[in-house]
Amino acid sequence: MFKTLDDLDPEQRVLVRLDLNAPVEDGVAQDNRRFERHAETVRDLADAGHRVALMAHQGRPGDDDFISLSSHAEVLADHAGVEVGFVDSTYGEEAIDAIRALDAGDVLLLENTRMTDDELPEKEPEAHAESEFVRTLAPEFDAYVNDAYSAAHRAHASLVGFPLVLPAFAGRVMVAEYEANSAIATKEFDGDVTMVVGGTKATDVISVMNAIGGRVDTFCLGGIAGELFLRADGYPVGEDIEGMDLFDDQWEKNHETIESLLEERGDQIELAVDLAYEDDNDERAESRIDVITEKDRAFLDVGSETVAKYDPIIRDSEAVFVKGALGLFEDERFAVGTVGVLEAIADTDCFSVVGGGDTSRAIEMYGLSEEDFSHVSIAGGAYIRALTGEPLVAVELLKRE
Ligand SMILES: Nc1ncnc2c1ncn2[C@@H]1O[C@H](COP(=O)(O)OP(=O)(O)O)[C@@H](O)[C@H]1O
Ligand SMILES: O=C(OP(=O)(O)O)[C@H](O)COP(=O)(O)O
Repeated sequence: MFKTLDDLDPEQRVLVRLDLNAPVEDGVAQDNRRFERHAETVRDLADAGHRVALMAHQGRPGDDDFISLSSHAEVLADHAGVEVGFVDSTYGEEAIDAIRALDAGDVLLLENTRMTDDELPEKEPEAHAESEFVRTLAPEFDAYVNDAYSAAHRAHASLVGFPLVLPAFAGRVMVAEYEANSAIATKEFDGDVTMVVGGTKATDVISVMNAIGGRVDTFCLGGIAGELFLRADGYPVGEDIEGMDLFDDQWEKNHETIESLLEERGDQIELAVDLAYEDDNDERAESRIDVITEKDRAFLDVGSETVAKYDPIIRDSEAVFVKGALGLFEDERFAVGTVGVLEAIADTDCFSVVGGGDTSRAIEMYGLSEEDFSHVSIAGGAYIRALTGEPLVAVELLKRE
């Protein structure tokens, strides 16, 4: 399927694309799972004696988090356990000089690819391959490695231009992400497949149900999206109250689709039976949905009875995929749904994939072990595209040989 790092000839000059896009605080990149994961690819290449130049992006021009990658080099070096040099040029003279000065086992991070004019225009790969960026850098290398699965839905020069002009290989992250995230569409499971869907975007849930509804036995819903499904099922929730801007717009745009999904796939869709809110003492309280007569407060999590309803479904599953949180888990009082479901998954030996930048953060926040899941994705937009069977342009180019 892909050529991998294990297929590289010895002592190559390797140009590598990572996704180190990270939260930024006070102008400094904050450590996150992406650094830790990509460190394996970097370490393997350095240990094998290749000369390694890394490309990555941070933010978008005009945004506050559009910064230099100098702080990224330090965080990456800590994780990889090898020195990572940095040059504040992507393909200018300084960059070329630094690349030519690399010895076997050296690692150099080039400046933010999005600081060049050639990176961002969404163009066909063939047009990107003709850009000055690609034409200047490519002759300095023997091979191109793409490890940036989480950016692989973007047709940017560093992702789609180089694989047309250099022998292209998939990095460790690329291989692991591709295999796990495509499993729902490609792998045959002996038993039930369950998908836990929540989060804030009804359209994500709708796309997933439409694309892979035929391969999933049960959808367990929660979050803002779950509340909208409850509203479509006739309960007086899933609507905005004072100061809220989460539901009504999504309802207008999506309620007909949600209603028909409930009609067509009702026996596959499990909805919350209770919801949690903040009471007058700022404590978590719960209410069964069949006694709610009017929405007069924000619901911030599914309730304990819902967790008890979803728990055996998960335990009886052969595979469980998670997309989106069941509640506002960043607040400990409203983490019961998300953490309860994650604990049930961790407790079984089913094949399990947890994705979405926010949801997977709950794993470390609440002391769960990544090792209890088959795969924890570092992708957001690319993960949802994989779940809905949409090809990722930069992944497809790696498959071409
Ligand atoms: N009932 C809720 N009220 C407010 N926020 C919620 C609720 N349920 C889930 N969320 C929020 O949804 C976010 C995750 O949404 P989303 O971006 O769709 O998923 P992901 O980032 O996992 O792909 C979480 O940060 C969580 O706080
Ligand atoms: O962080 C990323 O994607 P994500 O927000 O979907 O996880 C990627 O680095 C892509 O970044 P972009 O959405 O600015 O093109």
